Amino acid sequence: MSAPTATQTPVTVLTGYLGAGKTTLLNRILSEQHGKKYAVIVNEFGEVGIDNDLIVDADEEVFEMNNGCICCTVRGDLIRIIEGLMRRKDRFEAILIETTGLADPAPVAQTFFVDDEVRSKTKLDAIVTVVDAKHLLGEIDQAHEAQEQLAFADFVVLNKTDLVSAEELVAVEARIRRINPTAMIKQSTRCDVPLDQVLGRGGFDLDRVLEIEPDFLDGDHDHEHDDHVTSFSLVTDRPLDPRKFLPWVEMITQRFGMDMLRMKGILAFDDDDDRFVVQAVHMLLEGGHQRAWKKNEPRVSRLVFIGRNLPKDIIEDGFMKCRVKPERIAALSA
Ligand SMILES: Nc1nc2c(ncn2[C@@H]2O[C@H](COP(=O)(O)OP(=O)(O)OP(=O)(O)O)[C@@H](O)[C@H]2O)c(=O)[nH]1
Repeated sequence: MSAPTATQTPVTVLTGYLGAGKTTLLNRILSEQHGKKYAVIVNEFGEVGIDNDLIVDADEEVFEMNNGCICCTVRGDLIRIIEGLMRRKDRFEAILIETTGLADPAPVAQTFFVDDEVRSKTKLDAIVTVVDAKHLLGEIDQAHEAQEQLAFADFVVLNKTDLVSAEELVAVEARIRRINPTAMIKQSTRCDVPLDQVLGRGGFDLDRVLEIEPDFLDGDHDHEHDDHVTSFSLVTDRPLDPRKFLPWVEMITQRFGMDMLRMKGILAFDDDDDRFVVQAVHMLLEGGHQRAWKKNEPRVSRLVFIGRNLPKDIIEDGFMKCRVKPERIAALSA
């Protein structure tokens, strides 16, 4: 463990299973007045990018990596983005990487050690893993990625404590400790952790990682994904009727919630100048207006689903039925 040298830019990797609160933490970091400028790299699962739109409008530059999972494209895109960033490093002081909920953090961390150019210019500061206190115990045995994310954590944000009892919290914390005996664990609601404890920790401990994974530095890192988890997206440029959409989204969240690991979307409602955001983690659904549509922004509705055995045809059919009738659009534009 050592501090970055003057020429090395610190990098914090934010990880955690689907819907745990990574974007919530990222937004907190970007919104807080800490006087630091960050370059942000986000990677998401699914072909229609949503995360970038859920990140607060900060001055920070956000680089999206949507064409695959960060842990699989580690040799390619991530290295290229970081090398590109390093050529203009007068613009920021630190880098934040938000991985997908399905990423294994090991190959991401490995990039900062095995690529010479990246290694000389950056310094992995910490792997910060956000945990959903409500869903972790139900998921962890099936989700290999969630175990890896905890095993590699330097700092665990045990989030969503508002959704569980004190006893459940003790059980979740005990489970985390079984996987990772040394990481600092901080409980939180909406990731309200002291950011000075999360950032600039100088906490990434290569020796500890080599104990878990002795071949960590040996080139290609084998990792597995849960092949049963798939994603699909629904897109329409016809406005949605909120009186149809809202009951429908509640219905599918209840009906398919067990298998629905994550759903998120940005919607254009008929006769509404504000964007509407919906998000679900299993059966817990949240929605609300976000901000006004910008002047030349296409009013397109996008929904992304990530889950096991989700019936795309049924969901797509229901979604399309929530659109306003074409006659109504013709009447509006007449
Ligand atoms: N009740 C409750 N909800 C929370 C808390 N933190 C985040 N959420 C909600 O949980 C959902 C997921 O939060 P995100 O921050 O988007 O999670 P994420 O890990 O970035 O999600 P993915 O990138 O899709 O894996 C959102 O609807 C949040 O509003 C919390 O402490 N309590």
